[in-house]
Amino acid sequence: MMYDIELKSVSKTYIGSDEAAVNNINLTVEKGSIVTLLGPSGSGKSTTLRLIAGFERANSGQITLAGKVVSDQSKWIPPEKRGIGMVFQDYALFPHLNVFDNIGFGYKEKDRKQRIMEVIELVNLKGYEKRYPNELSGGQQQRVALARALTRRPVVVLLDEPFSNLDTDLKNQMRIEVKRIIKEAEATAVFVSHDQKDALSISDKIVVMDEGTIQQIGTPRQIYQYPKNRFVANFVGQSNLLKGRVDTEDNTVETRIGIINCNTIDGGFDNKEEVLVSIRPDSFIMDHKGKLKGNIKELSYTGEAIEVVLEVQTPNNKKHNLLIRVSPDKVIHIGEEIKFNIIPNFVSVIKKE
Ligand SMILES: Nc1ncnc2c1ncn2[C@@H]1O[C@H](COP(=O)(O)OP(=O)(O)OP(=O)(O)O)[C@@H](O)[C@H]1O
Repeated sequence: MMYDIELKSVSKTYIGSDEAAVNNINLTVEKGSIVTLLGPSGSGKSTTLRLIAGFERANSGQITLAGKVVSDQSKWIPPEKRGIGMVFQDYALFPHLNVFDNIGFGYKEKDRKQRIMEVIELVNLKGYEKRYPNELSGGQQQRVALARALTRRPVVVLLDEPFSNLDTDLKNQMRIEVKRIIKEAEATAVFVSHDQKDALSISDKIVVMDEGTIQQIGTPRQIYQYPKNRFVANFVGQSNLLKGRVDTEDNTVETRIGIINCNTIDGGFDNKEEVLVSIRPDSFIMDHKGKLKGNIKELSYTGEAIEVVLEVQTPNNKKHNLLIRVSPDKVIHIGEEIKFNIIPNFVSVIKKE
């Protein structure tokens, strides 16, 4: 496997701080792939990006870019010699330079004009060469920032919250566009984001971080369908968490609302161990012959779905609320009783701690 980025046991504690901003992380990024560091504020995403870029130095561990060690105990390559392109949250364009000169800033190779025109075409800004940043929309400014990062054919492009200044419509459009541009440029990219929608839609792999550590690495589908712990289940999307006892032979978990079927249960659980089962709201299906039933307590129509809070009666006469998502064509009312089944697609068994 070819990696463009490798972090081995990398830690960073800022001077004056007692806690590590990044604590012993291991990460590999395959050549040509897009990876997003996703996590809440303060989880260490930007620090990780800054360590890769060389704006900060790790206290321990090793960082390799395109097979070359750029940082360890004895070696240090400065940011400008690492072959990286950077896109900042506010794009950091030079207001007194036009699009052409912003993109070509600092690029003095022989093919200057040709290369700048190439990336201008790649980001779809032909005809805008002479405009100044204040004559551009937010999306166009972002294209300029991305073009500038790509001009030198960097090994790795690093993007720090690139969508956070865009409104929703533009954001949806730019996610697709930025992904196309990066793939077409055959670049390896690392995004930082706290927005799960950005991460799910743009990434080949997502790295979920919390408190300076990596909680889970996986494809968007793996992260959403099979969160590995409570943090990932709650931070990426929503989840119903139920305590239960696992049966590793039947692939089921016995919970207070009944026996839940799971697709497969990974090793690492003892039979009859107490666990948590995470059920995404998308894993419920209304069915008049369904084994489970509940009363609709709340409804919220989002256009794409109806989000329902369902009060389920447990076998020992207790009540348990579930969040479920129902197809928007269903006509349902508060107070109504519905029957349903749980499809095992979005059911994940996780450790209880
Ligand atoms: N220059 C600094 N000096 C001291 N502490 C810092 C510095 N930068 C970050 N930290 C601390 O390191 C931890 C990780 O911060 P970091 O900026 O990497 O998180 P983040 O996940 O990118 O957060 P955000 O989404 O808010 O940008 C936080 O506790 C933060 O307060």
